[in-house]
Amino acid sequence: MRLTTAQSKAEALIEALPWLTRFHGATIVIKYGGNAMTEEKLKEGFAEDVVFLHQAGLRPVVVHGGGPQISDALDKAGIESTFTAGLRVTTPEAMQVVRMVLTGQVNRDIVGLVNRHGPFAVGMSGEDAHLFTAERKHAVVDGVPVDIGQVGEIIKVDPGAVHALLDNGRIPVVSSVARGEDGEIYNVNADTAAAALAVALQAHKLIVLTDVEGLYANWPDDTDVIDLLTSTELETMMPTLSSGMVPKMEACLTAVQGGVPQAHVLDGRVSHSLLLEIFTNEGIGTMVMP
Ligand SMILES: Nc1ncnc2c1ncn2[C@@H]1O[C@H](COP(=O)(O)OP(=O)(O)O)[C@@H](O)[C@H]1O
Ligand SMILES: CC(=O)N[C@@H](CCC(=O)OP(=O)(O)O)C(=O)O
Repeated sequence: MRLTTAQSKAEALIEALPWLTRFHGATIVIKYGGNAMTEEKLKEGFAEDVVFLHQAGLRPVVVHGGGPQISDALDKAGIESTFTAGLRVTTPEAMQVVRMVLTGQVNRDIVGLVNRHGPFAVGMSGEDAHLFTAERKHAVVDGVPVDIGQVGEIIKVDPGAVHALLDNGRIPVVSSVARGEDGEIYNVNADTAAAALAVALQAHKLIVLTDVEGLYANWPDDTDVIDLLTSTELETMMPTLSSGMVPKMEACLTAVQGGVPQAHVLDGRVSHSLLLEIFTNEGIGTMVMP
């Protein structure tokens, strides 16, 4: 019996062999969403997976959000959270809280968890070294322009600092705050930021971790998860999507159309979902391909 257990562990390792070979040296951009950061155990598992990828010879880059954490902090500060087209309406006062939570709290938490395993993670804000340059995003709802404040649209990515960290054997952990050429700072949706970075790095994969199994075919019905779709099929489906799935699937589309061969949406509530996606033959979640 003990031998059988040991053998099945060996089989799992051997199943990973072709994927280890294929992705050796590959840059993988992982978007870690605030909704997938709920339990301590899951966050520790996420950090283990990222370190595993690094030690297995891949080049993971983490771009994180922290939407629920921002909403909690705004709530404590007595500032109401409102969203337009899935984006947080960001007043200058709210922007200070967004920056403090994303770069000062969530980023530090992830860096700390990864670095329990060694001196790997280096945290940075999208503002650092001109990584993300953004301009004010002009939202339009039902044909009417809406002021959503300091929400940024990324217009330029300078991945130099990220390349330098990767070449130095580090794991970059990036918050989705951007600088503007106008001297402002901008709140960028983390899915959008991750896609922009994946394209700039010409990553092999973009993986978006969230709190659903993947893209459901008939949401809000959650029985049918789409396992694979082409960018053309996704483009046709885009107008039918709602809420948080809109920036997420838009990010997958941007990545794939920008030269990233595969974009995935996975359930971050499943422990070690990253390893299951990358190193098993079945994979999990939804994959978008050109
Ligand atoms: N077709 C769909 N498939 C899956 N989830 C959907 C779909 N349409 C809308 N959603 C919603 O999108 C949410 C994920 O987006 P969001 O809450 O912004 O996640 P995150 O914080 O990880 O970025 C899901 O929890 C679900 O409520
Ligand atoms: C403009 C905008 O909406 N920015 C997001 C940034 C954080 C984020 O995207 O976090 P998740 O990935 O956890 O959703 C926000 O303020 O919530």
